[in-house]
Amino acid sequence: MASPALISETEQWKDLKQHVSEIQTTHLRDLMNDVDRCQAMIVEQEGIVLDYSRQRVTKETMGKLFKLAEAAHLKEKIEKMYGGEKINSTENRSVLHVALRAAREKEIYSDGKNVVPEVWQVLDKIKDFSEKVRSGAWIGATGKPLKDVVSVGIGGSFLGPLFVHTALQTDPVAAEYAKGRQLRFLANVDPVDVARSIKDLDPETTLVVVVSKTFTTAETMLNARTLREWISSSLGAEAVAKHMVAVSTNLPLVKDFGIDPANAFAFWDWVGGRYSVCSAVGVLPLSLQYGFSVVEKFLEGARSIDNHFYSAPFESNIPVLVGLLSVWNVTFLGYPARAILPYSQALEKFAPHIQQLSMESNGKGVSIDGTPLPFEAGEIDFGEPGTNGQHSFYQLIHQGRVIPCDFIGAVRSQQPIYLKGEVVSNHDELMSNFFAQPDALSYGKNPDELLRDKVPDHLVPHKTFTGNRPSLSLLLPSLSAYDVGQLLAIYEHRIAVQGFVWGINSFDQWGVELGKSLATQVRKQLHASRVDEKPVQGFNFSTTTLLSRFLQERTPYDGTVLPKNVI
Ligand SMILES: O=P(O)(O)OC[C@H]1O[C@H](O)[C@H](O)[C@@H](O)[C@@H]1O
Repeated sequence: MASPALISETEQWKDLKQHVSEIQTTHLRDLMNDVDRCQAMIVEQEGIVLDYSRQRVTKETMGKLFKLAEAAHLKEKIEKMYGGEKINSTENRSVLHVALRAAREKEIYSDGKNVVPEVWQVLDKIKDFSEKVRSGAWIGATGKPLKDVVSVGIGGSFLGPLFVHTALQTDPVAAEYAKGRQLRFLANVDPVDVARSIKDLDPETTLVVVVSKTFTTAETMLNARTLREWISSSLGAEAVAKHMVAVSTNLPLVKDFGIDPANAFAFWDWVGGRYSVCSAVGVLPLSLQYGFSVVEKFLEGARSIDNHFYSAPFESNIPVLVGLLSVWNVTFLGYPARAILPYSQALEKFAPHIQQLSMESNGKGVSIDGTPLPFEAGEIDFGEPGTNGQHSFYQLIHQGRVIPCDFIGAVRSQQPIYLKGEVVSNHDELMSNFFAQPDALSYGKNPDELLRDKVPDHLVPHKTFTGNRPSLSLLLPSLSAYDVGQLLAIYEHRIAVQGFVWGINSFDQWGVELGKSLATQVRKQLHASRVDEKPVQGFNFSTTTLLSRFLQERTPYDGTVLPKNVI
């Protein structure tokens, strides 16, 4: 495929650039009057409705975006990903998270080898192990069943599983399976997070799952050693075998840590950390909490979107559509941020997961072959569930900066409530806002309307809403494990689409390395100063000043200290 080094050099890109000025003359208020246009911008897939009519696009814009996708060889890039080609070129790795949720009989190859049997081998092992733990067949060192799980991991080994756990905990089916059990996460190396994660837990009835792709991440390894100490100081060193298991691609290091390799759950270097929730990273802790059958539904949901993404024409392909719209918003209209606004408390941890997925994947400054990008790629993702966000940062979204919004809602609530005599049920109250906000953003309210409403002259500028603020709405049938899997896969693929079009590598993350290596120097200094009273040296003036100030507080390193409230 002979293509220019940068997508921005193509005719299709230049055409879209020119088209921006045409869009600048439109207002969503007018675009929304065109019913034909709106009809063309509502797409349905297995009960999921995507409405992108409130994006600042015309049918013509969409045509041009599809042409851009062609120029970027989007279809071929998707096929290469599914075909196991090493599209993560800076790490020489395939990108095969779709294989993690493939049907048992499917064949997906990496390095000439069908990886699906290995995937199912691990899934079967998780099913077997989680059933043993849940049924009490696997018991702790003192003979008690393990009813609580602490999953230790950070970044991709934390955020996805946390999102799914949070989404499932109020789903009636999943909640039934989770009765009497707790799943907690320990991510931050802050000792406060250790204290919180084990508060009121008893080592006798707790299973610790250490989750780390590399098994070298400083935070995770210190937290794992801390919980190993928490277990062995109370139950003896031999208890670790019954109370600690691991998920990693680095099985030799798991063994060195002292975890029986028989209790290690593998995954592979073709799974990126932030794309790993469907591997043992998420499937093990979630199966321990909810049972494998619930988690399997989540995998099936993701698989349904994998199939849709692979085969649907771009015009009705949800991940492609939302990905192209983000490219349009970020790079052509110049909106640097995106708000993720789920109208569901169950999706409370969705935005934090998307932050890593999107910003670590697409926060890049060079193209896949290393050429500096002459345009902005990636976006700043943030969000909160509605309606909480409405009482917080929506002011800025309505009258301040323009931030394209994703409104996500569900037709059915996980936990319906209706009070006799109330105007609407509680879910309908919530969803009234889901339907109202996108129109408020797109239509706005102009001075004429305000004057008709008898708003005093001096308040008119303050009460004016310019409107013309883009959003899209994603309405899911419900938030069962299956739907949650679909939602995850829509965003995973959307982010890949953006990266494919921008021509960057969405699957490496070199930008996290520099800070880590500087922390190594600081760690050495802190040790030298605390243990050998060595002065601070080798740092710039500012860092030396702060480090010296920090070291004034004497914290002797003599003897193990664990959080007070849990010993
Ligand atoms: O799973 P681990 O190897 O412990 O990595 C945990 C996380 O840390 C790294 O620094 C990366 O930024 C993340 O992509 C990764 O998910």
